[in-house]
Amino acid sequence: MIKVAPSILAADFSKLKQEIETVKEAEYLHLDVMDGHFVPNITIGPLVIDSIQNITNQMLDVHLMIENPDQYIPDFAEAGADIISVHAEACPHLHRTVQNIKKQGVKAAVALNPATPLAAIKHVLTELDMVLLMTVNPGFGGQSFISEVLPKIRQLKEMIDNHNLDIDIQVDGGVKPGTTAVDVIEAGANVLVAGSAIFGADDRSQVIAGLKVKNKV
Ligand SMILES: O=C(CO)[C@H](O)[C@H](O)COP(=O)(O)O
Ligand SMILES: [Fe+2]
Repeated sequence: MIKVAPSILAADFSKLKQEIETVKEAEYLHLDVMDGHFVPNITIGPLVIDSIQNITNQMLDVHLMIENPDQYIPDFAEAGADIISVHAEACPHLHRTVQNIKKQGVKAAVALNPATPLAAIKHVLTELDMVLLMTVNPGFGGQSFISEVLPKIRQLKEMIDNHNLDIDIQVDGGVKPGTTAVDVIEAGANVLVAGSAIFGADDRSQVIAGLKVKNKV
């Protein structure tokens, strides 16, 4: 089953509650946390996520693009995160960080930048609920999909299937219905993040449904 995770990065923050209501049929809500260090942009923190947890029943999928995530994992768990993704590039002791997430009773995921090989997560794969493969360099919404990541999605799907593991493959960045969404699904992804494609459209429900369609337009 394909799951959709609208990224609120592309929403109108002056009316965030109404914006979130327009995407309530999506399985997840994707929350991009940026610190101005790991990535050049600064976005939201636990305070905003805590407010969001009061207005939706969706799974809160928190994508941490921050340095030293261990320091903040308990805060994000308390704020209502259901899934926490940390970047392998920001975690010198990745196995320990994954355990820290799980200790909070939260699903654990590791994100990889387009240039980071799957070797970076091989030693923690059996511990993970999800792997997030970035198809743009993290930091901004609305960037172009990097199609060179497609073989990495295929390779990860193969690794997961070969070991009989139950791990979601999430893809984030430049995912659009009828084009890149079809490519990532074909490669093996089953959780699709989309920001500008969803919040840039008038009919968000149509885009959410369209992201799950396996034919090109
Ligand atoms: O993590 C992210 C950026 O670092 C966002 O989730 C991503 O960019 C989604 O936006 P879009 O669908 O517009 O590319
Ligand atoms: Fe993201």
